[in-house]
Amino acid sequence: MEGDDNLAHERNKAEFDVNEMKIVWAGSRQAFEVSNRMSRLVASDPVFDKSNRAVMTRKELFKNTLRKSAHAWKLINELCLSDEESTIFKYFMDQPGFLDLHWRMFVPAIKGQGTEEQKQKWLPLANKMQIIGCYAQTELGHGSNVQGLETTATFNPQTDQFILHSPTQTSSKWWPGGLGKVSTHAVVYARLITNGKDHGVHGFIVQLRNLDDHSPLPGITIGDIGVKFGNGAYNSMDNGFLMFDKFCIPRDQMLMRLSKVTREGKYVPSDVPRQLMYGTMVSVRQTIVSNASVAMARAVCIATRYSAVRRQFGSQNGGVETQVIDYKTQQNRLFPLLASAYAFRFVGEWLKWLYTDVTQRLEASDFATLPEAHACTAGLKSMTTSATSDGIEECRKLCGGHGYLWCSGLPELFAVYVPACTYEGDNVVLQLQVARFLMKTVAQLSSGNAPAGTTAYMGRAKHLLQCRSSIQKAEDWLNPAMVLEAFEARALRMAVSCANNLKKFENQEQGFSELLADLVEAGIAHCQLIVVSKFIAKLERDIKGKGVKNQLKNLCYIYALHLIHKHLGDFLSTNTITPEQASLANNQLRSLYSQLRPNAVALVDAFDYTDHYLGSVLGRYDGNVYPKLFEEALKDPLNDSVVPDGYHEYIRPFIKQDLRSARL
Ligand SMILES: CCCCCCCCCCCCCCCCCC(=O)SCCNC(=O)CCNC(=O)[C@H](O)C(C)(C)COP(=O)(O)OP(=O)(O)OC[C@H]1O[C@@H](n2cnc3c(N)ncnc32)[C@H](O)[C@@H]1OP(=O)(O)O
Ligand SMILES: Cc1cc2nc3c(=O)[nH]c(=O)nc-3n(C[C@H](O)[C@H](O)[C@H](O)COP(=O)(O)OP(=O)(O)OC[C@H]3O[C@@H](n4cnc5c(N)ncnc54)[C@H](O)[C@@H]3O)c2cc1C
Repeated sequence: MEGDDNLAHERNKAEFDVNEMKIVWAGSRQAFEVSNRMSRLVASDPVFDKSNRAVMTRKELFKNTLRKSAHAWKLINELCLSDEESTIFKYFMDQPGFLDLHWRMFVPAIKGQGTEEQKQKWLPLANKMQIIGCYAQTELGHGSNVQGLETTATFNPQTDQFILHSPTQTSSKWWPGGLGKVSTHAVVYARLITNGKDHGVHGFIVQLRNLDDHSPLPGITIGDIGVKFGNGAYNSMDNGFLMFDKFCIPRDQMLMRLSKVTREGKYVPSDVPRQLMYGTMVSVRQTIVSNASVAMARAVCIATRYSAVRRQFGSQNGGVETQVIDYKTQQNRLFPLLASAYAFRFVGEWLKWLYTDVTQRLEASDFATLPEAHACTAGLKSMTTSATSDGIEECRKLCGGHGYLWCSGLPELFAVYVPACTYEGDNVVLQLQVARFLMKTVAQLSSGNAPAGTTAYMGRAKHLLQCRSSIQKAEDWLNPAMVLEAFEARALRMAVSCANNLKKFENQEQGFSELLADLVEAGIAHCQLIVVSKFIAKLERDIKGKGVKNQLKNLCYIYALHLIHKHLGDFLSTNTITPEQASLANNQLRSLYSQLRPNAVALVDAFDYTDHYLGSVLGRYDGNVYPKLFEEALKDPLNDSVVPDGYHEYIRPFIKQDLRSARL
């Protein structure tokens, strides 16, 4: 059977309405329509071709990224794309570059931390891209520890300016994307010093380059930090370094929505939580969760289609071999990833709602839900990006040898994606923020304050600490209340166990340090509970389309039950479930795999990815893998000549003179 026949056959087997599922995936009919239109707009434009990224030099790749960005900006203006459309358009360009940092961090930092006057001055320039900005926070010596940053901004009352200075080599800004070669401006984080007093880290708008010839302004040393992981991949981004040598900026370029410095140099601290300064990071972490679902879906789409095309073993009487997707081992590795893509999609939707809600509350000076918003964005960013990085690599292995080819799309996707575990906060550091939040919540349980939001389940501690799961047969694992209770009991018991162990230390901080590894596990258990509970909540909504809800149910329980299998140690050691109940969960999981099997290809079609966006020979919509693998191979520059460069110098001398005319 040819690849295209394989996939056509698979599509015919689907038991649900794929078009309706596309709308569920996109979030709404309107969102689907925008995403569909933008992805095709990008795919049809030759400027956005991605096929030769692996063989470009760094300079070619960088220049081509500039070209794509300029072209995208031109189209966005010519076609009068809305903010929503242009964001999605840039996403489908699939090209890391300075635009990401300008729109995702520089503009939001000014919006979130600037005064009205600052917004009026800077946003029109930034919105028209008459200035290009980046987010310069991390330094060579400090990234995770934001309070440990060393760059100083010392107020000089004589000139009404701040003097920005990098006192040590480790204080050099190091990593900001878009900084190395493109940005004209940056939001720079530095220690504010007035009247000899250090007031901690604050944000400043700083011009870096001359707007006429792009040269760095006097007092500024700037450059690119060098080649990063993977061919092509994130090397299109000019992550940069930056040093200040007593560089002066006007006082009104300190972002002063929160705290202020007066003309006399008096520091007026913020009357709202200082953590609002971290708002840009919270906003980006929230979008990273939605991006995790997209990246996971992309890898899973490639691996699923290829697994349906690829055949190995099992031929009877010279007939066709078995599609590798029919092996239970393949299903056991692939289907939980497919379920994770959907799970992250729905938790991403919910997190967007939470973020919008907290933003509205903050505007009304209600800070009550800020700790939860921080814990959820940090924890879910950490949990979903770690799972997605691992998932992309698993998808590569699921595609066997061909998955290792660049044209499978998976190596580049992995190389571009994997720093998501580090940027916007190292995943372990972020999970420890969740753990801190959980420890505080547990400590307050006895005070009578009922926990709210995602920790509301902790209010039922009495029950959850003692209950025994009532699962008796495999089908009980499809009961939402029973599944939720298992996840809640496990999460609570792990958090309470950490809290009890902490009490054994006289010094809480020392205890926290000793228990870091357990605390991270407790944070992950809490985040997994959030994802499972939001998926279950999604099922309770009105979902249209023949068979769509049924597919989502299968995916939801595959997601939950595979987590139980993967973290069985937690569930057993906390006595949440018994070994027998674990075994029933496995039986149910196998049955769900069988139910999902005929729908697998249609479920990845529902992502509505173009071949351009997938960038994968193995994941092509038509399944025409083998001829296209050949085509790709023949395009490689090494195949430009039959005899390679270097033959005469380095290969021919190996071969003995008297053998050269022989044919052995
Ligand atoms: C194939 C091609 C594909 C192409 C695709 C193209 C797409 C490409 C996509 C790429 C685009 C993405 C670009 C991303 C760029 C990355 C940019 C960065 O990394 S930028 C750099 C990112 N850098 C990082 O992320 C640095 C990570 N580090 C940090 O965020 C902080 O240092 C910290 C949180 C770890 C500690 O902070 P510290 O101040 O020491 O705090 P303490 O621990 O002492 O806790 C004190 C209190 O504060 C509370 N609180 C804390 N945070 C928040 C918050 N946000 N809010 C509210 N509250 C918060 C905390 O709960 C506690 O409360 P309580 O208990 O007192 O009640
Ligand atoms: C591709 C990419 C793009 C980036 N873009 C930007 C940008 O645009 N702007 C910007 O300002 N920054 C940017 N960064 C920097 C990024 O935000 C930091 O690298 C990140 O916050 C991690 O900090 P770090 O490098 O200091 O890691 P470190 O903190 O040095 O981490 C090293 C190790 O120590 C562990 N560790 C650290 N602290 C603790 C702790 N308290 N407890 C337990 N373990 C700990 C970590 O888990 C990790 O394993 C980017 C980074 C990358 C890779």
